[in-house]
Amino acid sequence: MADHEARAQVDAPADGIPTIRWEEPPEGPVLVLLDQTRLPAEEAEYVCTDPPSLVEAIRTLVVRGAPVLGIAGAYGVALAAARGFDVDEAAEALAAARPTAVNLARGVRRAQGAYHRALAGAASVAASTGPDAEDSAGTADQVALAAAVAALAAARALHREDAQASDRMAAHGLALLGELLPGGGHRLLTHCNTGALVSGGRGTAFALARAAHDRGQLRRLWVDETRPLLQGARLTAWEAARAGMAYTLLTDNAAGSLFSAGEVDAVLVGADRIAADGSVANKVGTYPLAVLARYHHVPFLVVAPVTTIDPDTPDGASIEVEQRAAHEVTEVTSPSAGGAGGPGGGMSVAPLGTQAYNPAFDVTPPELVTAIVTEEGVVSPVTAEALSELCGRS
Ligand SMILES: CSC[C@@H](O)[C@@H](O)C(=O)COP(=O)(O)O
Repeated sequence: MADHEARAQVDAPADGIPTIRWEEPPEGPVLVLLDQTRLPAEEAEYVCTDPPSLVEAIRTLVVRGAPVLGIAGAYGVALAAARGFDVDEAAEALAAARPTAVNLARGVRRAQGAYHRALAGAASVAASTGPDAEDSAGTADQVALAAAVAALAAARALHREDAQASDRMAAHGLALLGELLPGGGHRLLTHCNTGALVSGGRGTAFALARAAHDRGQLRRLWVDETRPLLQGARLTAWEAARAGMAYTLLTDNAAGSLFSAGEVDAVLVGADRIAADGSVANKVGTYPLAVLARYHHVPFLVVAPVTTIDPDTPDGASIEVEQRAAHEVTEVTSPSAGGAGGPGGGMSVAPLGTQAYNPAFDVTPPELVTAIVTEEGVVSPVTAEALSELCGRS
């Protein structure tokens, strides 16, 4: 694909949601993010002019969700290179900004690898021109430019591949839903946010629900609010409303009564890291849904790109689960409700000094997962052997 075609593809955001884009104004390149902390109240841009501002955006969930964290990490390396930062130092800070989503470190390493390969290649070409080179400073600039261009190309390639993976996951997932729920008219329950806000394309689990909607097969999307940061209420509901889907929001602890009323046909979730044994780390609250689904004989589907499968993490116990600040639990805050006063700027709902348990993710064991749907195909039942075979295909 020609470079201009690749650029056009990643510059046209899925469903008009401008999650992430690279821009090159005269003042220098920037990474522009849709500030997800401001949704649904306003569609505000967050402009990263340097790696530290992107690290901050990742930590504070301005940009979030596994696949787009990988894309952001890769662009972050390109930004570091283009702005003259120490690329390896920036890469370490970016990769460590959030520990659980494996895509982040993977995206960073991919662009960093491209940068170093180009650096070595350009340096050897420059050296071969010999000591007669007239302007060694100019040569160094050319080498650095070539490396920065390579890092950006790697980021754009990842961005494009992720958009394509979304469509392929949705296609595989639709076929699977057709087999599992032959009647159509699906009532699907989802957790957290897994749509165009987390991806170069239409996302993972939400993209599948969206594809079912587009074919008239979705009767209702049940949206878990996803405490404490309300990714379901703020982001998935926003995406579902934009797409004209029939959706209903519920508190996370209402899911049990919904299952017991027989109102859920399948659960669709994304993943932040899938260990080699098929254990799935995803937004906290996913594991209880898997337990409920098993008890009620409801399919529990994980939709994730192959880049989320981590062969280097052997099992669920080896997955590092990010622990977040207590104030996210002890305070409530919303971009539309405002609220101020507490240490996190929200409205306190617990006595001052209350300790909080706030893991950002939980881990669902493979035996509770009906299937993992990837762009390369479906793994069901979920076993280490089947996952390894799938990864070998990509
Ligand atoms: C395709 S998105 C999969 C996961 O990244 C998503 O479900 C999730 O848990 C996101 O968590 P977040 O803390 O909002 O980054």
